[in-house]
Amino acid sequence: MATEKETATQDTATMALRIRDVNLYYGAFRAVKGVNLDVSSRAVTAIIGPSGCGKSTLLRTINRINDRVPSFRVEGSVKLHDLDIYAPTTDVVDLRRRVGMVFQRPNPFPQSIFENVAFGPQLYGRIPKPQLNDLVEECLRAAALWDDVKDKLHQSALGLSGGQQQRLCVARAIATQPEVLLMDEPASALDPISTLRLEELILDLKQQYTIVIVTHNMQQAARASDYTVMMSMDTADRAGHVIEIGQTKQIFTNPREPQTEAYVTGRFG
Ligand SMILES: Nc1ncnc2c1ncn2[C@@H]1O[C@H](COP(=O)(O)OP(=O)(O)OP(=O)(O)O)[C@@H](O)[C@H]1O
Repeated sequence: MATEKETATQDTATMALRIRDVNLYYGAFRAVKGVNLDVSSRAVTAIIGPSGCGKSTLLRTINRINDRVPSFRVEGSVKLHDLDIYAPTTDVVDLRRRVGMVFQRPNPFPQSIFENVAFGPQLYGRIPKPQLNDLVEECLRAAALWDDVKDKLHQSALGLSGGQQQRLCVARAIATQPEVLLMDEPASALDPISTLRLEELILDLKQQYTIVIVTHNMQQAARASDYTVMMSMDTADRAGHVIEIGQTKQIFTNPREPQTEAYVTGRFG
């Protein structure tokens, strides 16, 4: 379990997310237990660990997307700066504007490239057309997609390649100017070249956004993240928990926990 000592490996002054004593349940099953985790602003934090240890469950807790699962329940505190994410007064629509998400499979809407990016900003308020055009261009440029699509903005997004579709999903996610970007195995459906392009994009985006990424790809975690959170499953109750948190370099070169070392070297998981 993460201790205060472990969370203090990151500079506490610049934390975007503070997760305290969190237990996550599906019905009676506790999928994740006892998580204490601070997530640094404008940095990439990777969550790694064997299948079923609760990485996605923890990630999806941050923007309350698991609210859609009726049996899901949270204990503990999850904060985005001063916002208590699970307070009854928290506006979930506003939370999801502040915490964007990119999923495992590219999932553009079956609409034009332009409409995919313009959708979110239009949902949150009327924007004059020239400003909307500028915003769409800015997001597509930030997602390293503008040059590929500038001449076909009004064609269907479904005509793009998988890698382009995933970059479009990043452009769509940043169009509402979120503070945090959650990525759940965002490269798992992409070829190696598209994967590297997405990783370069992640490194660019961290100048502006706090990024939390779940990945099974150890090289990706090592290349693209600043901090790594190692999760594992308890052998007794099968609940996932955090076993080590640290700077990615430390986790990959000098892990404190034998289980982390076994996992990052491919001997476990
Ligand atoms: N909607 C759900 N209802 C019930 N149980 C669920 C649900 N989603 C996940 N679980 C269970 O919670 C546990 C954690 O699942 P989760 O998907 O978070 O793990 P993970 O580490 O992301 O796995 P993977 O790496 O395979 O994607 C697993 O035992 C899983 O079966």
